[in-house]
Amino acid sequence: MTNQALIDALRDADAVRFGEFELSHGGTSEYYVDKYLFETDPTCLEAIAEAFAERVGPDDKLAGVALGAVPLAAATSVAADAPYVIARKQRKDYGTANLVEGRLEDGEEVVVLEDIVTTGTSLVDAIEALREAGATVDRALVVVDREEGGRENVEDAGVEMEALVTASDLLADRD
Ligand SMILES: O=P(O)(O)OC[C@H]1O[C@H](OP(=O)(O)OP(=O)(O)O)[C@H](O)[C@@H]1O
Ligand SMILES: O=C(O)c1cc(=O)[nH]c(=O)[nH]1
Repeated sequence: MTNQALIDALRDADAVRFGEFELSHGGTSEYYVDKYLFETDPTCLEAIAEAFAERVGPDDKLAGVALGAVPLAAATSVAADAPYVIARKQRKDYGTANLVEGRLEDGEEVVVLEDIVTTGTSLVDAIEALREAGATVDRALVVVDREEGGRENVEDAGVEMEALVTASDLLADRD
């Protein structure tokens, strides 16, 4: 699927909303990409998984940032035949109390998958959690870069970020 086809799929899933929305790490926005609309849509899920799978190697381990990127990591895991872990936002205070769920070996190369990047805070927190759990993290793949400074924050954390779609792409030529 081309970049334009993915943009069309996100729009067809009604994932691009206009109005006034509060954002996760402060501030408001006149638009919002409802990730749960595209992550529960099989056409979008398949397109994203294929695009991510083309960008990972056979020996990469994947990580999905909870909650939104977990279905993306699961679908990409199947498409790429690569295992994945889940980076939680918070530990549970029972059971294993892990911040990173799944099998992770010390020093293992992990490619982090994220749905939306605004400030990059959620992605950077996940990168730190993965590193604390022993992973080596140099790369992140994201669906939408809202181009609000997130990329710079992720790069400051020493991680190269590749986005399938930017906000400029997504909002261009809108009806
Ligand atoms: O780049 P940032 O400023 O961190 O914002 C983007 C984050 O916000 C959204 O998650 P949300 O906080 O809504 O959490 P959820 O995945 O648990 O629903 C989105 O999925 C990113 O993880
Ligand atoms: O920054 C956010 O919280 C955010 C922006 C957006 O477009 N979509 C989303 O799910 N979260």
